[in-house]
Amino acid sequence: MNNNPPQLNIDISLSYSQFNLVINQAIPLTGITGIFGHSASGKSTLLRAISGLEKSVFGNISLGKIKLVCTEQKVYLKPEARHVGLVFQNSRLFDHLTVLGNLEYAVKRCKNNQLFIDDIIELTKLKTLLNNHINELSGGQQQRVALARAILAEPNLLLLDEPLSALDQQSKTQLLTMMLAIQKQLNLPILYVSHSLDELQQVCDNLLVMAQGKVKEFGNIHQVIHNLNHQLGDDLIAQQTSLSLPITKLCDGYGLTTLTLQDKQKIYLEYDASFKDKINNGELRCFILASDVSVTLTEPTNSSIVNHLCGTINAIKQNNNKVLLTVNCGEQNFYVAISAFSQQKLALIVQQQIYLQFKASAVRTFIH
Ligand SMILES: Nc1ncnc2c1ncn2[C@@H]1O[C@H](COP(=O)(O)OP(=O)(O)OP(=O)(O)O)[C@@H](O)[C@H]1O
Repeated sequence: MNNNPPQLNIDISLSYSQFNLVINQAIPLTGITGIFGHSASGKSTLLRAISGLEKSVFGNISLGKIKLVCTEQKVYLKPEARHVGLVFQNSRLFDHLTVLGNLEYAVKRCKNNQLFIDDIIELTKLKTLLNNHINELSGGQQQRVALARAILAEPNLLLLDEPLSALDQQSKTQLLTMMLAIQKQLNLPILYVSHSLDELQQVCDNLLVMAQGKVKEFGNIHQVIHNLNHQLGDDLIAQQTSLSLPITKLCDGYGLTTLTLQDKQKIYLEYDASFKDKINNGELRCFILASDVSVTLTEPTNSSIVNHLCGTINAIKQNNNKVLLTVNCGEQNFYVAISAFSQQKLALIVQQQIYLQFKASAVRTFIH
């Protein structure tokens, strides 16, 4: 029996006068997949191709067993036949209808009707707004209506194109939390385009990175971010260690939270009350900038710096006067940016055992 999740299989090309999109990628239809890349790398074009808004696509797109596009067999499903939901930055809602009217419209057009409108209203926290007209809503509230409307159409895949970019921080956090809840409760796969690595790290399982119309990286989000650490001359991300770690202690008597690595070493960070909402399967996501970590040859027991981890240097990569160390602590790689001067002074070499140190405040979580 095949237990692999169904996939979105994309093997397409598309040409504009000054831009070519060439994608050959299978994406598992589970969890949330982030789509990330510089401006004009083709992220929105890819979503439009999947949703059926790009007519000039050549090749194949299949969603599980359903062929959405197959040029050879002259298959090109209309957007409404694809069972793919799409929410944009400025989703168009019906201004002449109330919130409830907009939602009921989506229900009426849906043939399955397995979802209960009340459940979706609850999930998207729209109960108190049902009788409001669209022009009486804030941007964040409108995006929640757009999300609810898209879900009520009972799609097999939900595409989100920068849905948070016009919102303030509080609305962003609320929508991200909602996105996670929707994905889990409805078991609905989501592709989520964003410019913000912060947002993507908070919710995505996998990450697809695009550059000039092609897929540059795809895989587990932490792994992809670590791969990007090595891509010199590309300012897409700040070099960092990206982590999902189990919480051993939420808050000790000193206001610190303890996370544990696979090899049982501990990481301490400053406790924040919002962690309770951010724990996912008992794990907290965090990142440590490579520039916030330093190296010592002996264990720094007399330091005020709370985090010191023992590890082995896996790789040393020099770029002019800067050096990026990859340091293995059990199963986990950590990334450390030091000067070439310090590397020479400490005579660091691959396979050497060293200690990493970083403050609790250097362990950052996402949007607060
Ligand atoms: N209808 C079109 N006709 C011609 N060129 C287009 C059309 N739509 C998009 N493009 C070009 O395709 C390229 C990719 O655009 P796209 O909107 O997919 O990028 P993006 O990665 O989503 O960018 P951003 O992050 O800025 O939204 C750009 O160079 C854009 O100018």
